[in-house]
Amino acid sequence: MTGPLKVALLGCGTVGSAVLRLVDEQAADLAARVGRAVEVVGVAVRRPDRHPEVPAGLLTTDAHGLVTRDDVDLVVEVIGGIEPARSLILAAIESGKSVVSANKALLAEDGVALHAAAAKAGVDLYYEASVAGAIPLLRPLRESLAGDQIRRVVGIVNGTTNYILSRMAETGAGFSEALAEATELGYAEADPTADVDGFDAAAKAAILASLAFHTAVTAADVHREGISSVTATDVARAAEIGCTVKLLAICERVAGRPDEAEGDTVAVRVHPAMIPTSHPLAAVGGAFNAVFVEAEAAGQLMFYGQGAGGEPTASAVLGDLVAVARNRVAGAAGAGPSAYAELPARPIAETPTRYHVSLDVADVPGVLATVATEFARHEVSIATVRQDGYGDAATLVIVTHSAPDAALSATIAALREVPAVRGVTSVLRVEGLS
Ligand SMILES: NC(=O)c1ccc[n+]([C@@H]2O[C@H](COP(=O)([O-])OP(=O)(O)OC[C@H]3O[C@@H](n4cnc5c(N)ncnc54)[C@H](O)[C@@H]3O)[C@@H](O)[C@H]2O)c1
Ligand SMILES: N[C@@H](CCO)C(=O)O
Ligand code: NA
Repeated sequence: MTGPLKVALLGCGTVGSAVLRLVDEQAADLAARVGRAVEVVGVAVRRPDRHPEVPAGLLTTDAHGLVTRDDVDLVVEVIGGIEPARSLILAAIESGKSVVSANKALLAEDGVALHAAAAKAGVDLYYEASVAGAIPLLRPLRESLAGDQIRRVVGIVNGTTNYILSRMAETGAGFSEALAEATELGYAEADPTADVDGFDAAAKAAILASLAFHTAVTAADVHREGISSVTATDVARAAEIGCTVKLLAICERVAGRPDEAEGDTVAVRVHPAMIPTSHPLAAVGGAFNAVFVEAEAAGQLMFYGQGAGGEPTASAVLGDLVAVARNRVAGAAGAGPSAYAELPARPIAETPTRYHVSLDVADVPGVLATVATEFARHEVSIATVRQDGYGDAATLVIVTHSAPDAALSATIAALREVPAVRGVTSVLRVEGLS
């Protein structure tokens, strides 16, 4: 065995501090698995006085100087955000270092340029921790399923929102109340925008879709809706039809119609949806993540586990670190992801979805026919209708068949104008119903 492979660690927060500790604790095993020792030789932080746990000789505020040091072989970026992470990763790649990152925001925004830089420099860029934390998901998509055709990837990829929705279902609480509890318990960050408004899940969806469909998909291609408008009524209505509400990331390959020139497209969306309680994703509670993959030959696969937290995320970072270190020992970089398919992004308006709609209506003759006419006028087929009458009012609960999302939203807008419809009390998309 020759000398150790030298690692620069960028950022020493929740994930970085766990990486540093695990590399130290598992030094002997890592050396045996890689074929050379792996040693952290520098840790870039903003405030060295805040890191008494890190040997002082390792700390530096000069991240750029650290990643371009001649003796550094591998760089782990766990700072997060776009800049300076992007410039640091590019500087590392251009000076011949392989990079491991947990940064979903950056990979979803600029993955193409980063991969191109890595390919040009002949180095690795791995980022298993960026999606669904500890759960092995990107490597299975990139390697194990490389011979199959993936049709669909559907998952719960944000723990914070899953915790909030789980609490709403368990306690009947509204969104604000459940968010306050999640913040108090440390699940939600002080600024929960990235989680609650779906930005975090959309970045992860873009990364998953890129790998699943061999196509460059960025966060801007993802239709994104968060959970702040999910109400206690939505959650109660879901329960009444045997469903639960989850924030889903859905990546689909939509077949082009044979009668049209259009070929296959990729539809990627993040939004709350009702799913049947019998669906495997319905059982994913609290801050856990789970992802369903449907492939032509493999059929259905499910990946489940801890999608966040220092140690679980560090496990994925260390897995990547071992992979890039092994490649370094072998003197070769691994193959990067391919984007040869170049499938166009399908707008949400043209993506087939199904809706659940609850309406308060006047219980007068003909109201059901009037409501049904609006669906028919927009070419939306109704799957089920339930009417509960009380006094001169009634509730209509409608679940549609699948139709272009624009037709469904136009139907809802039209229903709001129907005099007999006193209120549209709940509208959510539905997934996973047979
Ligand atoms: N925490 C999780 O559960 C989790 C899960 C999956 C992925 N991630 C990703 O891992 C990355 C890190 O997340 P985290 O939770 O550890 O964040 P964190 O905020 O706890 O840590 C980031 C650290 O980077 C430091 N930093 C910021 N700018 C810096 C700079 N210019 N130079 C050096 N250090 C700098 C900060 O001071 C902080 O200590 C992010 O990309 C995040 O999306 C986190
Ligand atoms: N904020 C993210 C962390 C993991 O990426 C979540 O709640 O899932
Ligand atoms: Na992962």
